[in-house]
Amino acid sequence: MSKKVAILGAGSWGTAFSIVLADGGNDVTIWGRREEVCAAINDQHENVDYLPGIELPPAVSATHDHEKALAGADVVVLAVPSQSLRENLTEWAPYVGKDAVMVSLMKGVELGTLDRMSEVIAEVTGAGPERIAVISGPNLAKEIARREPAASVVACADVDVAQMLQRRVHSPAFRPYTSVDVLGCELGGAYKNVVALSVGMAVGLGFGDNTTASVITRGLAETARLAMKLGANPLTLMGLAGLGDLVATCSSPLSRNRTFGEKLGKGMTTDEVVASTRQVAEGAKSCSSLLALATQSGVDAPIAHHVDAVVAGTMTAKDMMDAFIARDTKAETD
Ligand SMILES: NC(=O)C1=CN([C@@H]2O[C@H](COP(=O)(O)OP(=O)(O)OC[C@H]3O[C@@H](n4cnc5c(N)ncnc54)[C@H](OP(=O)(O)O)[C@@H]3O)[C@@H](O)[C@H]2O)C=CC1
Ligand SMILES: O=C(CO)COP(=O)(O)O
Repeated sequence: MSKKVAILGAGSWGTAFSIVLADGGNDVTIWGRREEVCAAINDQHENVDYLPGIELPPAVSATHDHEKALAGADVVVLAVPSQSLRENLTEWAPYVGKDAVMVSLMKGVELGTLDRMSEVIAEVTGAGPERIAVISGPNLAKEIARREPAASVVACADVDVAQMLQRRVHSPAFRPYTSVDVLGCELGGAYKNVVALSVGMAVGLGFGDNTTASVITRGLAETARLAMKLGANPLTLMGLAGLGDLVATCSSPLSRNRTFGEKLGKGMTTDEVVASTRQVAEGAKSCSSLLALATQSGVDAPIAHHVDAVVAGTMTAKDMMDAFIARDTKAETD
């Protein structure tokens, strides 16, 4: 059986995940959109821009040619910013093997269509749910790249496919659990970025652990409300792709979303924060699509609503925190 995996996307997570896959015995080819990044991976075994100082295993190579990356791959891992997936995948789709399984590592919801990444993959490629999977959990790229122990969820509607992927990514430092709840995993992953933005804002404003714990907990309630309305298993939200990822992202200074929020809390504008980094903070876009999804589903989403307003520049972070406390009171479990 082929053990060739293509990873489309040479950023922090695509590159860190190549280590997991190589440690799991796969032969990995990364596609990167800049030739110099691919050359450094091939010549120096390092992604200098995104994971400096991390040596990539010999089983990892890179190319700027997507056709070459995809040739012979029975597993295709997608790791580009969510809002760019549709355009990129439209170009890549003709070269994806007809039986290849596509795995989303992305944590966002498409603006406009409000599609989750698995839905974009299905629409663009015509693949059925048995060929589309998601891997999501508390997996900050730098820690995974340093092979610090972590767990994650491999979700696919077809449990046999989830188990096949589980075997392919299980490595000494990475423990995958299977799930059939693709929707729950994707919403947990996208929503925690929005919550991390608001936690970052609280940190930037100088507030302490009571504030951040309150926002994290209410963020989980908001995530669960929407995800369950759309059909997720509530236990998914209590698991690694829900609570686990929420805690990791909201607690860690390594999180781009939390850092983005912290800068907003300190008074920078969204444009200034975007200009200050090359890396993607998915929540800054997905707050708008998740809010629209919640509104469309009749679900109350105050955190997405307020984060969206701060990111859009129509509200300050301080006004957002005041508004959280001033909202009409209610029962905790409503
Ligand atoms: N980093 C992490 O810890 C984790 C990230 N994720 C998710 O993985 C996904 C990818 O994130 P991550 O790797 O961290 O992002 P990074 O910001 O680290 O890297 C983004 C990568 O995508 C490329 N890119 C940017 N814009 C486009 C575009 N329009 N078309 C094609 N490629 C593009 C960049 O190329 P270039 O260098 O040329 O700009 C770069 O290779 C996100 O959805 C994120 O939420 C999930 C779990 C963990
Ligand atoms: O998804 C992540 C950890 O699981 C990474 O979070 P950030 O995108 O905020 O860095």
